[in-house]
Amino acid sequence: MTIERVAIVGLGLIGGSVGLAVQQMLPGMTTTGWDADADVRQRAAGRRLVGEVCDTVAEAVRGADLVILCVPVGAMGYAAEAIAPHLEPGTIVSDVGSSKRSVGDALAVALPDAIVIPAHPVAGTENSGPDAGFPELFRHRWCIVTPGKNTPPDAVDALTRFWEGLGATVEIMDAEHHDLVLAVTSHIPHLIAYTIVGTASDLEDVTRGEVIKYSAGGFRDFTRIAASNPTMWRDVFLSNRDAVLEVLGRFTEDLSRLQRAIRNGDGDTLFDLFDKTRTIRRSIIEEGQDDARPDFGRGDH
Ligand SMILES: NC(=O)c1ccc[n+]([C@@H]2O[C@H](COP(=O)([O-])OP(=O)(O)OC[C@H]3O[C@@H](n4cnc5c(N)ncnc54)[C@H](O)[C@@H]3O)[C@@H](O)[C@H]2O)c1
Ligand SMILES: O=C(O)C(=O)C[C@]1(C(=O)O)C=C[C@@H](O)C=C1
Repeated sequence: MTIERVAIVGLGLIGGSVGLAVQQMLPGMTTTGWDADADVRQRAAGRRLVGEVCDTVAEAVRGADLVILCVPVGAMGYAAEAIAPHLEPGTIVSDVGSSKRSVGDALAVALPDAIVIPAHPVAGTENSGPDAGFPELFRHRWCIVTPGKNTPPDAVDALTRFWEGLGATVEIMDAEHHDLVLAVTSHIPHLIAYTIVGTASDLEDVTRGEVIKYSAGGFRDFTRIAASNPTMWRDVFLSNRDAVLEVLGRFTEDLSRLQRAIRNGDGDTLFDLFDKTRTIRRSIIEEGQDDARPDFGRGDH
């Protein structure tokens, strides 16, 4: 199975980055694209995010071997319904959504005749929109692919080669496992960042601007994450509800334990945890796995 024509639906950070990366790294492929927002289409054409920005979704996906849906998770089902009547038989339809089980279900319902292979490039920034994308985004990053049990292996191979061509390392995973892992490594950290920045902002009345003025190091890092796209993250939490609630339950129990230790002056509990987490961080760096990038610290980046 060979992919020669790629259609991208949704031309924001991730769709735009895919378009730029394909044009730069897989120049034999043609790229078309469409976005529901006319201003985004205009800007995408100006930045040449894809070879051709089309006026309709039908034009964009006509004749495509691979369609990638790069819209917020909550819009995946609508985007899939919009492309369904215009696909050739045997077209691979994939996506880049940050949660996988609910997206996979929505795509399977809307696209019974397509080869649906959900995927998630674990790469991004706090920025969004058609000006945010760049072609190197996926280099030395993981792309997790979550095919169903009956997905044709040659289609999975073709999608794997596609993401490898953009510089990513592909990992095949069950969708439910993906959602639990990403709840721990991405979704809950974002929730914590949104919470602490919100709490600090509420405390501004008490501290009269000092929280922002003296914010350095730790808090500044939280504000970058908390500047992430509100639509995207609203949809992530609603779509990955079960896994997020499960991990959040564990997290709040652990937080309560620390709260109790502070109240009781129990320094040993605090020290033991901080010592353990420091060891974890050091072992990550020693393995050359800083930033969770495959091959990070060992290759050309
Ligand atoms: N931002 C990240 O860090 C990141 C990383 C990996 C995966 N993702 C996933 O990628 C997807 C896109 O995120 P993004 O950061 O590129 O968002 P973005 O806001 O930059 O772009 C999304 C685009 O989709 C368009 N859109 C919305 N509904 C549409 C529809 N029904 N049909 C066509 N276009 C539609 C919007 O107009 C917008 O231009 C999300 O599912 C997100 O979970 C994001
Ligand atoms: O680096 C960032 O800004 C990100 O938040 C990227 C990040 C992540 O949590 O790692 C965010 C959401 C995605 O689905 C994948 C990647």
